Amino acid sequence: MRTVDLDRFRGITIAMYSCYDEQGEVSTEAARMLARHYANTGVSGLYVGGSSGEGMLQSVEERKKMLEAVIAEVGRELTVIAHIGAPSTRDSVALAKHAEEAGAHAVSAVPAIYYRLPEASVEHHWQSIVDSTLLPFIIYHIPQTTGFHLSKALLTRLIRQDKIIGVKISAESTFELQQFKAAGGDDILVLNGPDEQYLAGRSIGADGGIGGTYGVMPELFLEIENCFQEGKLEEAQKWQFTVNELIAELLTFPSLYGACKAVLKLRGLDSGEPRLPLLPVRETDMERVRALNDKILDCIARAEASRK
Ligand SMILES: CC(=O)N[C@@H]([C@@H](O)[C@H](O)[C@H](O)CO)[C@@H](O)CC(=O)C(=O)O
Repeated sequence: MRTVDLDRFRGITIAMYSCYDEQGEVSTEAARMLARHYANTGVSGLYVGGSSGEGMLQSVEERKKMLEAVIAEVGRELTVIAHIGAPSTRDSVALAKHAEEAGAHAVSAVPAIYYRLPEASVEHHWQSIVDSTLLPFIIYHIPQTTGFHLSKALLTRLIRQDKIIGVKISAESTFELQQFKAAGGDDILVLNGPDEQYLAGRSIGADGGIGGTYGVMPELFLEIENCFQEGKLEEAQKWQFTVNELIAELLTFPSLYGACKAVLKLRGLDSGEPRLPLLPVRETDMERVRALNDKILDCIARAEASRK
């Protein structure tokens, strides 16, 4: 039995985009504004500094600044998970300690990236992070970007520790998700990563989800979750299909985060452009972004109307 309350990590957690000013510097004002907007949508939490949050493209100081702004704005209302994974164990540990001081509710990390590491290195890396704070730790499994494949044996070993409460699985195999859940049962959290498979993930054992496209349509993911909880599986599937059409369109732009940020900007939520090498939306694509934003807003309005 865990001493950590797992319930606060269930539900819909937005993998939040980082916020920059016109010069491309981290903007704490914009970060607070966006975090406030999300707090008003009814989501459970925010995942700061992950893939959507461009943590890997920022300095340690910038990552600290972004996290502090989010916690200052919504740390009492939402669950804030700090992604503190960095290429080196040293930076990851420094960020984890900072996250604890800043008031994050948990830390999470990918394996150390760039070098092709044996399992023993990754285990040591994660263990060093876990030992550096009292915070719960969520493994971030995203083999398509890190090249590291988390084995069931390593997961099983790690989750024996009280502080290691679960895994965020961005791998696309729902079988793997189910196998991880089977390894840990009710005692761990398995959080769905691929937004296109939110319902599939939930149906096969995920306890909730953390996703990047939630940031432009949290209301639709909340609707899928509500329908799922109410046992209205056909409705849930209908909303998942709707969401998937929107994701498919978002993925046609030079960068997903550039497209998401451009959509938010049209709604008055300016978080700046993504950091290079992630490309912003081209001027010539803005007409398509406007049409897509209208479509998303229309779907959100329909989802809200269906609740009345
Ligand atoms: C590979 C990848 O980036 N996956 C994303 C998804 O949210 C993804 O953007 C979405 O499913 C669209 O493909 C998340 O799992 C990543 C995430 O939560 C994060 O930003 O840390």
